[in-house]
Amino acid sequence: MTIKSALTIAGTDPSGGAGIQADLKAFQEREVYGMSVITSVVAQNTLGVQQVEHLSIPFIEQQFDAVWNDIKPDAVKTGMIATIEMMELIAGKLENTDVPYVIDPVMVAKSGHSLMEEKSREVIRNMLIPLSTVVTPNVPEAELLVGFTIKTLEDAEKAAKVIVKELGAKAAVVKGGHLEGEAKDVLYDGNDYTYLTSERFPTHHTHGTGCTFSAVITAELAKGKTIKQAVEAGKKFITDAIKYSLKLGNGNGPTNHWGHRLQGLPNQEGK
Ligand SMILES: Nc1ncnc2c1ncn2[C@@H]1O[C@H](COP(=O)(O)OP(=O)(O)OP(=O)(O)O)[C@@H](O)[C@H]1O
Ligand SMILES: Cc1ncc(CO)c(N)n1
Repeated sequence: MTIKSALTIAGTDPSGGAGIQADLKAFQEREVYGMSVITSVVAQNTLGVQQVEHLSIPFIEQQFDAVWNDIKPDAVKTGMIATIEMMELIAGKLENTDVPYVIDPVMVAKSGHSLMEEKSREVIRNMLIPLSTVVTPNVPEAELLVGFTIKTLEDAEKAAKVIVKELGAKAAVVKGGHLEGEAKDVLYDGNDYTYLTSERFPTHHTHGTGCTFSAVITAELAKGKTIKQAVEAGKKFITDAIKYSLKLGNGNGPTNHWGHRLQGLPNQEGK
């Protein structure tokens, strides 16, 4: 069996539910060898973000080169990239590669703490999205990327299309976690829409859902799956991870990365 590898470039979550830690756990569950480049170290937990420290640009570059020049990944994702300088560095590193690239355009944590400088939005739009295979914004992130309000499924479809046709991504999934009703995500791949729907679980233990979803997509692309197959696998995985989410900590608990192994057991609704 050929070993496939995936790289996450992101911030950390010492409580293990989001960021680099969530990504590595997801890669492992999908049987892809996981690697990481840390952009910012974040003091956070299920209650929120307490403090952020950015690593220097030369040190982020050293980490990137250490991985890339030794074990070149089969797919890469970026999560929290807080500053313009970090984005410019990453764009420069990825612009001449053909490695599938997933962008989770992390802007604000669930707790409301900003994880990206506001002035960086322009740079993610202009420099990173044109390089990407898939972009996975939630509704507030998609609104900031496209500049209009998203309230309905039609708005989400329009936003996904703008991210592809105008901003230059190969595909975009606008996640419906923040909308009402079923948890319905919309994938646009330049030709067709695909809808990914699950029931909405009545839980507040959803810390790190976006990170885990995009990490699974990255792992599947590393294995050579199509964009549609990868996004469908991501949806299936995150649905089980939320269904069996973990009542850990004093705030919004993390998703359960082994949820897919608990099929058929009662979930933890109503916690
Ligand atoms: N309560 C829920 N029940 C079922 N699926 C959900 C629920 N909340 C979110 N999802 C799904 O989880 C995935 C991640 O979406 P979400 O909008 O929560 O991401 P996010 O806001 O980027 O997450 P985070 O910023 O915490 O990492 C999507 O597929 C979404 O439909
Ligand atoms: C490091 C990091 N990335 C992303 C998120 C979004 O959930 C978070 N809370 N922390």
